[in-house]
Amino acid sequence: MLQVNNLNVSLDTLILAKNMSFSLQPGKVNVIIGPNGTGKSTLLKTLFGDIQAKSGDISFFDETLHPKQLSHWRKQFGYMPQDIRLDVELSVLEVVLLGQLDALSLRLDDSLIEQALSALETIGLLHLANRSVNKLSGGQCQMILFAQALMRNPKILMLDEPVSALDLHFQHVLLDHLDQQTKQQGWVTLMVLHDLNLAAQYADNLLVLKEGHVVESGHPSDILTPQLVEQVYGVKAEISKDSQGIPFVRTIRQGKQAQPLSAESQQHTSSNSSKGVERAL
Ligand SMILES: Nc1ncnc2c1ncn2[C@@H]1O[C@H](COP(=O)(O)OP(=O)(O)OP(=O)(O)O)[C@@H](O)[C@H]1O
Repeated sequence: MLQVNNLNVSLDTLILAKNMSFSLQPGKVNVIIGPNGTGKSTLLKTLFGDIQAKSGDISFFDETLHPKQLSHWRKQFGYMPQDIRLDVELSVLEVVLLGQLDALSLRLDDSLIEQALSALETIGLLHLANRSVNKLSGGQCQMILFAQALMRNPKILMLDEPVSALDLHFQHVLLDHLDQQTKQQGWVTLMVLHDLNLAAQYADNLLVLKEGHVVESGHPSDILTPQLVEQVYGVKAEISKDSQGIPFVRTIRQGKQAQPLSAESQQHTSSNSSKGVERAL
């Protein structure tokens, strides 16, 4: 279990975690949602050891994150950052292989190449293996970085907005594979998403972040309410359940009020139609 206790994180004058505590269980997909700039990426970087907390503890089973033992700590992680640019003269296969940087030497082990090709095949992008990454589309780069994170055989997998550049098909390829592997391999998976409906579909546990606090956490069916959406985003929403009982969030356009009818159409509706009156209301 990944355990965070009384975490305090600041960047310059910004306080991004205030005595934050939570625990993440193996075999569960944990999804962080929250407003822009609230500190979601900062939290992932802190868990990875890129940003040092002011105080608090982060531990994974019996190991505690210590700034002097970062390399051992990070070996347990697959981490897919928000930035998906791949501006290097490397092939797709080479970039995926970099996920196993520690195991690489001058002579490439066949099993590593097979593992990288298999990661690409799993996500349906084997045909790109020999392409240069700096000629890929944004969505293709994002999928390649996902394959690279899988190559690490992680115990903890963190993904920062992993579907931001993906079309509907690849959103589901990535998230279905993530969900299946998290459960099969017992990974602790933690990802940031902005799309509340994808979060509701894929999260076993939702962590709602705002102003340095986890304001709510739990299964989406239990915690996603119009009140929560308005409290966190300042947006009104209706939430229904789909045929599988998964919450479906539909936001209501702000300032979209019925326009007053012209005198001509008012006459028309009052004399001829009650439907028109309903529409005007
Ligand atoms: N290195 C830094 N130094 C100072 N401030 C930073 C640094 N990195 C990020 N910030 C600030 O910290 C705040 C939180 O940033 P972060 O990227 O963690 O937010 P986020 O919740 O992931 O946002 P988004 O949803 O927009 O990606 C922002 O106000 C950002 O400007």
